Parts: sequence; structure tokens; C-alpha cells
Amino acid sequence: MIQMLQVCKQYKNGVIALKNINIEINTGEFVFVVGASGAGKSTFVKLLLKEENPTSGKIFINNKDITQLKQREIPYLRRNMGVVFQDFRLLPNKTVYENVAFAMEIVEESIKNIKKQVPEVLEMVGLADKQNHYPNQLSGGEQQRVSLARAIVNKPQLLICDEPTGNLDPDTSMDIMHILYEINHKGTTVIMATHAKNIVDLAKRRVITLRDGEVINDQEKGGYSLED
Ligand SMILES: Nc1ncnc2c1ncn2[C@@H]1O[C@H](COP(=O)(O)OP(=O)(O)OP(=O)(O)O)[C@@H](O)[C@H]1O
Repeated sequence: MIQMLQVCKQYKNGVIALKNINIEINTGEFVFVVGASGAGKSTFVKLLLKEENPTSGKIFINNKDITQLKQREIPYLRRNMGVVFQDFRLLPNKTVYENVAFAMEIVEESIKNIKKQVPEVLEMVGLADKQNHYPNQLSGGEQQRVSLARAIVNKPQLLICDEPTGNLDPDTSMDIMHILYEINHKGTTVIMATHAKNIVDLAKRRVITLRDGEVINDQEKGGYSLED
């Protein structure tokens, strides 16, 4: 599903954030991308979202080299991806229901589908009873559930999470992880960049470890501790 070939990223200020990355991620995998602060995790995520372009190398998603995409083709790439960030990024003036519905409205889904799918996805993340609340009336964990619901409501093939548990306490983080595992179990490929050692070590999933922009480990059923 995803292939990076000899990918390098140097920012304009000269910082080399990623060096010669060669990885392949198959459909249906759950992959952690770990590494210390500054190792290149967010840059890795930004390249997949095409928020940044690599300085050299190729990135294939579903056999299409996204480094060659024209500007007008980018929305079609993103339509196939859900994204979750550490800071939730919800719209403060919209309710839980409206935040999730908005993701469907911008891809011009029918009202019929919106009315069917939004309650289903809110049920899945355990927020059926909070659909009329505003983000500031929710806990951090609940806000992240809304953000997850919004990310998956259009049924993307790929879910990309950048530190999704970074602002949450350990118990709430595990709740979010269980939702992520369930999403993955239903067939969505999940890529999660994180610092959260305990989550990674418990998960026994594939772990790609970055250090100073290089992949220093790529292990099935790996652990964060391998980095040390
Ligand atoms: N827009 C930018 N311009 C210049 N340098 C950048 C930019 N974004 C990131 N960098 C640099 O690239 C390197 C990798 O940063 P990146 O944000 O990818 O790391 P990270 O592993 O996600 O770190 P953290 O865990 O702290 O978020 C760092 O040295 C960082 O300072």
C-alpha cells in the first residue's frame, strides 16, 4: 500500500529530517513510528499527507507516486486518509455531531449518508450520548474520540495518527488505543507516530524506529525499548 524509496527530506534551513528511508507498509498493517524528539516522526507523517515533499526519493501510495501528484490531485489523495493529531483540532463552534458531519459535507456526501453514518461512527467511539455537546464540554479523551470519529467517517483506507495519546492520561490513552485496534481490525491500515513507550511495548505490533532521520530498526512485534 505504501512504499518509500530512498526518501530524503532536507528543510530549507538545512536540517536533514529524513535520510534514505526505504520502507513498505502493507494494507491492513498497524505500524508504530517511534523515536526521540526530532528523530523525524512528524516529517514522516507530513510526507505521507503531502503536507511536505521529499527532497529526493519516491513515495508510492496504492502504486501511485505521490511526489508527482499535481496540486489539484491532492484532495483525492487525502480523501483516502484519515488523520488524528495530538491536539484534536476540533471546530469549537460545532457540536460533536456537526464536527463529524462536516468531514462528510466537505466531500459532498449526501444528507442521507451523513444522517446514517455519523451516529454509527459516534456509537463506535462510545460518544452516542454526547453528540450535541461542544468540544469545550468534553474531556481530552472524549475530544480525541470525536477526532477519531471524524477521521474514519469517510471510511479511509489509511489512518495516520501523530501522537494521538500525547495529551491524555494512561487510562484514557489505552481507551483510544483500543478504538484504534478495532479500526485496524476492520481493515484500515493504521500508522501511528508516538513517544509512548508503554503503549508500543504492550502492543506487540510492527515498530519502525527512527533516529536522527534514519530507520535504525523495523521489527514485527517490536518494542520501543529496542531504541535504547
Ligand atoms: N518546517 C521545518 N523547518 C525546518 N526544520 C524542521 C521543520 N520541521 C521539522 N524540522 C526539523 O526536522 C527534524 C525532525 O523533526 P520532526 O518534527 O520530524 O521530528 P519528530 O520526531 O516528530 O519530533 P517530536 O517528537 O519532537 O515532534 C528536527 O531537527 C526539526 O527541528
